[in-house]
Amino acid sequence: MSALNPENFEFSTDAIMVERATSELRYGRPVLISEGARKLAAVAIDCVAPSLYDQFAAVVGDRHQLLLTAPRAQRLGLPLAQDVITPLAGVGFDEAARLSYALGAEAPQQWQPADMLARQSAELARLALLLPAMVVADVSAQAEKFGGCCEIAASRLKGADVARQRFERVVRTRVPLKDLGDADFVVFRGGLAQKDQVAIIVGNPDVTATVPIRIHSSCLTGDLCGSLKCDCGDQLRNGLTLLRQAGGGVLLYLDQEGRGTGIGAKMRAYGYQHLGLDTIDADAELGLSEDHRRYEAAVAMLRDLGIAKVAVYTNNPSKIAALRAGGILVDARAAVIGRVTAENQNYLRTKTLRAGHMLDLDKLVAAE
Ligand SMILES: Nc1nc2c(ncn2[C@@H]2O[C@H](COP(=O)(O)OP(=O)(O)OP(=O)(O)O)[C@@H](O)[C@H]2O)c(=O)[nH]1
Ligand SMILES: [Zn+2]
Repeated sequence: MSALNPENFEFSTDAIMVERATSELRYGRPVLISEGARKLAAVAIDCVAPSLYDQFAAVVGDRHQLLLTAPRAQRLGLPLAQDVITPLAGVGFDEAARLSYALGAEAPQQWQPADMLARQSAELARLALLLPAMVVADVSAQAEKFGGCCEIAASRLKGADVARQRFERVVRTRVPLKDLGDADFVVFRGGLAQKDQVAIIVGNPDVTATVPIRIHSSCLTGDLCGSLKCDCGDQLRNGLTLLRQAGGGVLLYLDQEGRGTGIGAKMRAYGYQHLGLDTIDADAELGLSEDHRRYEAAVAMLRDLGIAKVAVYTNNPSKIAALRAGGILVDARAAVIGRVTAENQNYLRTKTLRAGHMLDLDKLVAAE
């Protein structure tokens, strides 16, 4: 944040511009990304209305193109492991959407590596929790036609780092929990395209010593509805119990549905998993990498609570690495497990084999 200016409000910092641009994309409106005199108009296929897609194509004289990320390009069988763009002249909305994320779509005939501005448009979509498939057009010579649109210089996208780390405590209130006794719910607000997030303090941990913690990513299907497709609900409840048994600790409940891709993308991915893809390939089909989660919120919440040293309940090494990168001392790690079911066994196996989770699945299966 810039220093406070007594004369004027300052509402055009890099971080604020990124917040605006992501918000516009989520409303399905075009955003201009610029570099020098060059301007690229971009709209996310995930939420643009078909009528606006048609209007966009007409305004740019059918010179619109589709940005597909490297994972999507690979799933389509293109021989390039990088983001690509393909022309959309004469391609209607449904066909463009199909090319963007449908299973079994045919690879485009013409494509080329995407340039920096087009790649940045996908980054904006990811920040906005949208599928990173973007309809883009170079509008440097006709920017006046996009006069009312939000414009952001590509160099200002670095403001995302600041926006992601801005968290403020809203309130701390006691909630009695079944079998666990009283817990304090501490609500934090901030981040980029995120809901309020909560630190749940079980018991009375000594924050000056090593504090037992669990970092839990939200899973509406598992945490709330008892879905059998994952182990999240069990891990949430077992995690709270472990914290209680450890004499008190903190569970950070993070707004990271679908490994940070949002519930929409996760449900699309579930659809592909029903057709036989594993969790990582299903996400790649949607143009997504295997894990989009970030942990600035976790670090900010711990700092606010005065916690510098932790023992973490997790099987996921990237959570430990993220805490350490954020300056939190990780003293110890312990497993937190859920039930293995017929429905979640493949998911757990994929997490172990392809995402490096520290699970001894065969032992867990044998124990069931
Ligand atoms: N994209 C996607 N996300 C999923 C799927 N199944 C579960 N998730 C998400 O995966 C995340 C799991 O979160 P956690 O249980 O905190 O994390 P973890 O990576 O399993 O690590 P630990 O539980 O700490 O060992 C949540 O964000 C879920 O919403 C899936 O099939 N696809
Ligand atoms: Zn889950």
